[in-house]
Amino acid sequence: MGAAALLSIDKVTMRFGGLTAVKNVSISIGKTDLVAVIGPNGAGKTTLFNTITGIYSPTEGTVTLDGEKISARKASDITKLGIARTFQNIRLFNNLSVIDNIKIARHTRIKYSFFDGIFKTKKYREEEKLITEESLKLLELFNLADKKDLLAKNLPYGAQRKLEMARALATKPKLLLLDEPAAGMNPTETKELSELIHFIRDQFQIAVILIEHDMNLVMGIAERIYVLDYGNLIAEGASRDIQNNPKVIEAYLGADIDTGH
Ligand SMILES: Nc1ncnc2c1ncn2[C@@H]1O[C@H](COP(=O)(O)OP(=O)(O)OP(=O)(O)O)[C@@H](O)[C@H]1O
Repeated sequence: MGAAALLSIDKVTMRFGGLTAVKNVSISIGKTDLVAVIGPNGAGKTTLFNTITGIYSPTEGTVTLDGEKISARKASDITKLGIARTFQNIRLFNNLSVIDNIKIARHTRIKYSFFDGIFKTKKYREEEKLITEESLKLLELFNLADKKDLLAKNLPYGAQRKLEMARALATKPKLLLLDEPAAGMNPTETKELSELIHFIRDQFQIAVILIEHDMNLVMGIAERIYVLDYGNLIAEGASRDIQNNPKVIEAYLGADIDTGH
């Protein structure tokens, strides 16, 4: 038997009224996997992320993290259990400083009690100090430490994307979900992003799943690619196999093509 999966998506279906956005999808992710989910617009990619993170509870099927069923849990519980994400449209706390964006996320892991917080006990002060130190370290890793006191909204776009990732990591996840991290980036920024994602996986020894339309990024980075089309998982495999898979080509072109030589 292989190593136990970190995340198991088991026969997950998500329906919205008459529309089935995800159909009977099963995916297994190992502890340090770096994989991508691709597919045409409306294929169900974001919905799949939403069923993993507890925004939706799947209509059918189960999601398991480290052997624990998470598919009926609240989104905040799932964050605590170890799944963090970024969004297609950046969602930072715009009017907070860069470091406060990180510290807020880090608070999902606090150990002091409500009482300690109210009365600012020694335990509270020590942990707050630790949180500030850890948040600064995280900003250093992302080359954002010199911008720690800027308001998040005043960062350039590429730096906002990095901050969103750093903030996700501050919750100390086992699994990081990135929803279109390269959206709006130029080729140079995309190349840096690709290096950053590798670095994150290696440094933090976590699993990463990304949804991405930029095929250069996907093909260059993902060890395995899953392809959704109209909610169905139509292919999974290494980038070369996916690129040559007639079902995938058809899904993208929306028409039959001649795969002969
Ligand atoms: N809350 C919802 N209520 C009703 N329909 C929804 C809901 N969320 C998603 N859908 C529908 O489910 C389908 C899949 O949408 P989803 O956003 O998951 O696709 P996607 O692959 O992420 O697309 P894109 O690449 O454009 O972001 C679409 O037809 C969408 O309109």
